[in-house]
Amino acid sequence: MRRKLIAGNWKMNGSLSGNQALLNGIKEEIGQANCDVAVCVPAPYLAQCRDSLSATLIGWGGQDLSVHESGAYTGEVSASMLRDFGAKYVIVGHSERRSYHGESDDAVAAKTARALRSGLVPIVCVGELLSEREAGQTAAVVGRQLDAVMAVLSADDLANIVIAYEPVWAIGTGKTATPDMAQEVHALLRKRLAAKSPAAAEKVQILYGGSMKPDNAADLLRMADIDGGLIGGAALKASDFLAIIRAAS
Ligand SMILES: O=C[C@H](O)COP(=O)(O)O
Repeated sequence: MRRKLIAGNWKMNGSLSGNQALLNGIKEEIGQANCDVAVCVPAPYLAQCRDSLSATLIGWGGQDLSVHESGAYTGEVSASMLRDFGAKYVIVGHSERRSYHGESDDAVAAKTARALRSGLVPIVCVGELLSEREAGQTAAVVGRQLDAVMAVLSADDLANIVIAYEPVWAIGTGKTATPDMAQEVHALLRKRLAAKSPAAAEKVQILYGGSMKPDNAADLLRMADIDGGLIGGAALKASDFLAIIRAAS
């Protein structure tokens, strides 16, 4: 049975003092969570997470990485820099990166491979736009996004990624995919993984992201192929994030 993972994506939110209050609130109340927990934070706050979370079971990670290892790439953050600060995870191909920064499927695939080479666990995001869902293209879109990643990974590497299904129309909108809608896509993604590697399909955690909140988390997390959540807004409030962790535990 796959262990669940609850990962917070703080996006471009936070301050040293606000983060500390949030991290303290999570640490004080988390108790014995029976699931994996992580926060993916803006790069300037990685040191704060390392200092605050090292003695806990809570992991931390970045929200993007450069496809390059080092060099004249102003503004970029490399995988090894994330590792320097103890990051375990990195989000790759979030829809906000795909839409605002023009990240292609191939770029997402290359970043995924780069993350794995550096010992990071990439949380690879896939998901359809509302117009694509309404046109009946959900399976084709997420299939295409996942295929691009699978094309550059060995079966062994594939087993070491995390996937996040995030329907773009559900992100930050308060509109959540119903558990059945999400399960349908998760099952489809797992079937696609299985075509390349049954072992990877069995192992890979497939998270749901898109307005997951304390009041809908339990229903989503009890579906067979939903192995956790990538949480945006609700990860910014300790009590909400903890409630989702409890639902996963
Ligand atoms: O990465 C997280 C997702 O974009 C979900 O964000 P949200 O929980 O605010 O809808």
